Amino acid sequence: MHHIEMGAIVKANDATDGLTRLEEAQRIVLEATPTLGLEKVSILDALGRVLGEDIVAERDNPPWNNSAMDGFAVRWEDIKQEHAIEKPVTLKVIEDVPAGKMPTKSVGPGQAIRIMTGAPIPQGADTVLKVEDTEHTPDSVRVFKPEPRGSNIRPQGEDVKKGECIIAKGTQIRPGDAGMLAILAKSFVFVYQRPRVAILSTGDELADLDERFSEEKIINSNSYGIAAAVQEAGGIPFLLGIARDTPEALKEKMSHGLTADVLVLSGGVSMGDYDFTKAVFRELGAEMNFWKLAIRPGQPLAFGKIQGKLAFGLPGNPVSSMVTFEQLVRPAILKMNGHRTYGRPLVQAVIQEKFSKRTDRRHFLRGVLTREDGVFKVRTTGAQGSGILTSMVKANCLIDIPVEVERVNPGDLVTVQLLSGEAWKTQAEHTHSTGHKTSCC
Ligand SMILES: Nc1nc2c(c(=O)[nH]1)N[C@H]1C(S)=C(S)[C@@H](COP(=O)(O)OP(=O)(O)OC[C@H]3O[C@@H](n4cnc5c(N)ncnc54)[C@H](O)[C@@H]3O)O[C@H]1N2
Ligand code: MOO
Repeated sequence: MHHIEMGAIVKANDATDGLTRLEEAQRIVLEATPTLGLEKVSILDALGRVLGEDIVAERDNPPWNNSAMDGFAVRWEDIKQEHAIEKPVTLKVIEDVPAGKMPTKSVGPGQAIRIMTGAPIPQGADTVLKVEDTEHTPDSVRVFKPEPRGSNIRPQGEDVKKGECIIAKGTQIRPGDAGMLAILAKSFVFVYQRPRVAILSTGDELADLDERFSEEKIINSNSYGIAAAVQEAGGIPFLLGIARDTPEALKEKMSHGLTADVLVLSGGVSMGDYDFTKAVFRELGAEMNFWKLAIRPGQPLAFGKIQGKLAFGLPGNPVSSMVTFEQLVRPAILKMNGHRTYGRPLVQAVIQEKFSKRTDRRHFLRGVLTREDGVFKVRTTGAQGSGILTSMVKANCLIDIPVEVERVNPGDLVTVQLLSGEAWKTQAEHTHSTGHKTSCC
């Protein structure tokens, strides 16, 4: 296993002449992207959202010393016998404190209070004995096992101390945080607003799912793939349908889309006779960046701010639209909804096959990452054409092959961007569960 050997296979000159590097495009997009304001939501609605305030504890948790075991609260002085089996101590049981009740008595010399897990420790007691280490009647308890002083007591504030910042602004709320918000009696919290993202597909060849469509039409799938990706990134998608290939139709639909925070178009950004995206962006007053990006798939891409809103013109090829969304739109949505980091988790993995390319573009291969004997391994999903959407269906990661790299060989270490949070499977499990290479449907 070794890192991709750069020396032998990297060309001396930057071969991306005329092409914009993805890193530069990402910088421009993120600089133009605002973080949205705050809104107040209930605990469960906060799940997955980014916290817009520091959560400071207004009381200790636990609020009082309490028992970690079902048993007897005692004074340690009373039970520190020399030989517990031969000389067990007998204490008088003066009260029974179930969870949810406060003790009313204090434990004096020779006394014990029966106590349940979570119940407050009575005055006078400093140690709890587990019920199974005793013999007991309703009125008395015989102690056969000495315990160190303080055993089985959970001290007040061991979890949370009043005045401490417990969950910091900028945290994405997970289930543990939701539980903590409840402990701290925060029924409602401030989170960052989610951007509304208008999605528009362009092209006379397209028909929507609910239309009758003839043989020359293809189904508008990009709107759904992009809408799902928006949702996954924490945005709120709404579909504007299809704009026909005229500047007027495009302009009208785009104007409607500008009521949202972000407008994402797909198609019509390349060199075709009916590719009007660029012109209409300009007409609507966009401060425009039209890029030929140094990536594959996803070379042609328009980005601009129109009337203060972010507008992206993604390439129409289905895989290209998804990959460019991943690299440029997703980070913008994450920034808008309050995230502080915008990338997918990265893993270094050993590639299982060879791949070669020119050194003018960074490639994002759709990959399957598995874990064998503690080592991450990755292979491509197969054919990588930008119209082959099954490459996204099969993928759980994108294999990132840098611009400068001309060739990777089996055994090389590559960086992959994780698309799925699923537990890692072995190759055999993956093949079995996805049906790839087996008969499925
Ligand atoms: N002369 C050139 N032609 C092309 C170039 C180029 O540089 N010079 N670039 C190629 C590359 S790379 C890409 S990517 C595409 C991008 O083109 P457009 O953004 O203009 O996309 P369209 O031409 O409208 O469509 C391309 C392809 O994708 C299908 N498509 C489009 N929209 C959808 C949708 N909503 N759902 C499903 N499929 C969609 C469309 O039918 C085409 O097959 O341009 C190359 N050409
Ligand atoms: O950039 Mo296109 O996306 O190569 O097919």
